[in-house]
Amino acid sequence: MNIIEYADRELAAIDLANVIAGDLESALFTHDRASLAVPGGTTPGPIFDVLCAADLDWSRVHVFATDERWVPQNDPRSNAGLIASRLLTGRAAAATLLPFYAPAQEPESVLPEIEAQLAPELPVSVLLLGMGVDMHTASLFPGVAGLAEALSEDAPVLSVLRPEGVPETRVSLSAWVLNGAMSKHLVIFGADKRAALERARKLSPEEAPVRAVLDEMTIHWAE
Ligand SMILES: O=C1O[C@H](COP(=O)(O)O)[C@@H](O)[C@H](O)[C@H]1O
Repeated sequence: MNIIEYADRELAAIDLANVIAGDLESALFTHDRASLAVPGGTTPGPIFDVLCAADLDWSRVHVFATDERWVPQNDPRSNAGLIASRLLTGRAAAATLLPFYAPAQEPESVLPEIEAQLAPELPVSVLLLGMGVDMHTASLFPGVAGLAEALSEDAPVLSVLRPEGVPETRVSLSAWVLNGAMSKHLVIFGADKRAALERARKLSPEEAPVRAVLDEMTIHWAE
């Protein structure tokens, strides 16, 4: 596990956006198109603000969330909504967004269709993950029902999880999909997340799901 420490969050966002742009450029050099999976939540917005201006052939980039809250894209909690407004703008407006949400009460009925759209995008060319202080990554939450399957090699591409105390059903790329990415980055800001990551390294993936995806991961951290 390679940890890069930045002087502050602004520098981290600039640097990390440049690293991701470089990884995408390399992927596009050898392939017709590249896939980029990015987190939602509060952390990635400033990274998206820089990345969207990268001078890339964005028309060959397909973007999707690492995980989604089961809400329509115009809901403020939608990860796809965040990606559409903060990343697919400027030069990156030419990229294609593959949303996980479809209008259905619960995801199970439409999941096969969404997975079929994702299949040609795998392995993920460039992965950016976030992490919560509870050591969840994507929507793989500690102790959630269905976690063991989502962590297993036999899991479907997308796992459905219903964490307690979280307002909506989650859909998440399963651990093997995250792990199989060609280039893997995890961004964490704050001393509490850094301590949580150190704790996670000594725990099992069931206790600390982020532990399941740390192989060949570059961690980007700022206070
Ligand atoms: O629920 C989620 O949380 C994590 C971490 O979010 P943050 O607000 O602490 O940055 C995020 O990586 C994930 O994609 C999101 O759905």
